[in-house]
Amino acid sequence: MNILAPVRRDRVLAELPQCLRKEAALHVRKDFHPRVTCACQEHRTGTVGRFKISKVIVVGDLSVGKTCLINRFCKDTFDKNYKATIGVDFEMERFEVLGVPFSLQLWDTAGQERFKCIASTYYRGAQAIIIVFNLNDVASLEHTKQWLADALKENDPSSVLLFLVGSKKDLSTSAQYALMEKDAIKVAQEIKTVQRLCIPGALCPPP
Ligand SMILES: Nc1nc2c(ncn2[C@@H]2O[C@H](COP(=O)(O)OP(=O)(O)OP(=O)(O)O)[C@@H](O)[C@H]2O)c(=O)[nH]1
Repeated sequence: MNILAPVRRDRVLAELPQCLRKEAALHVRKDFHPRVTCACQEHRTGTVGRFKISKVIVVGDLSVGKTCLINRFCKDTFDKNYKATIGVDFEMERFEVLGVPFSLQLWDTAGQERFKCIASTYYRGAQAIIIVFNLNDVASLEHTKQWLADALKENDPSSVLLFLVGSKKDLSTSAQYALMEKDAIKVAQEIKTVQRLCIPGALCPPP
């Protein structure tokens, strides 16, 4: 017998959550795609691709806060002690979207160079890529382009959803934050352009 706990209240979605800042958002859709709405209403979600389960990969430099981000989202916890992710880690989060059960697979990948090889074998088949950088470390923002290029080698750039996320805002002053945000918006715009062109290698040409 398979007894699952009820889906958490904040995981029941009847509408798309709105972005915090439009100019910083890579995706500004206001509502579900009409095909999704229609398929949910008619209980035929098998016809809208892999609607019942989606894979998200979280990539970025070491210690930028990928694990903390996932733990906050899934368990609402925060650990100030750093434990490097070895290879990959995995969380599953259950939702209900327009009345239909939906699961999000969250893949937490290692930022350390020596584990990159293992982690990258889990990049394939993602519906969303979250690239994380540290708001207090400009190099980590610069490196997001390489992380994205690597993740896009294993995925279809024309259909995967991309999110650029800055972490550790609590450690920056408002002046530092304002500067970093400007740079991050530029990178986000660059990412958008590259995705529109659908050229996986365009962000980081080979050396
Ligand atoms: N102050 C503060 N510390 C944070 C924040 N996010 C993460 N940290 C700290 O930064 C360190 C690294 O966080 P992790 O989430 O383990 O980083 P990671 O990107 O998963 O690291 P790797 O597994 O090595 O790739 C830990 O000591 C965290 O407590 C944040 O928003 N604010």
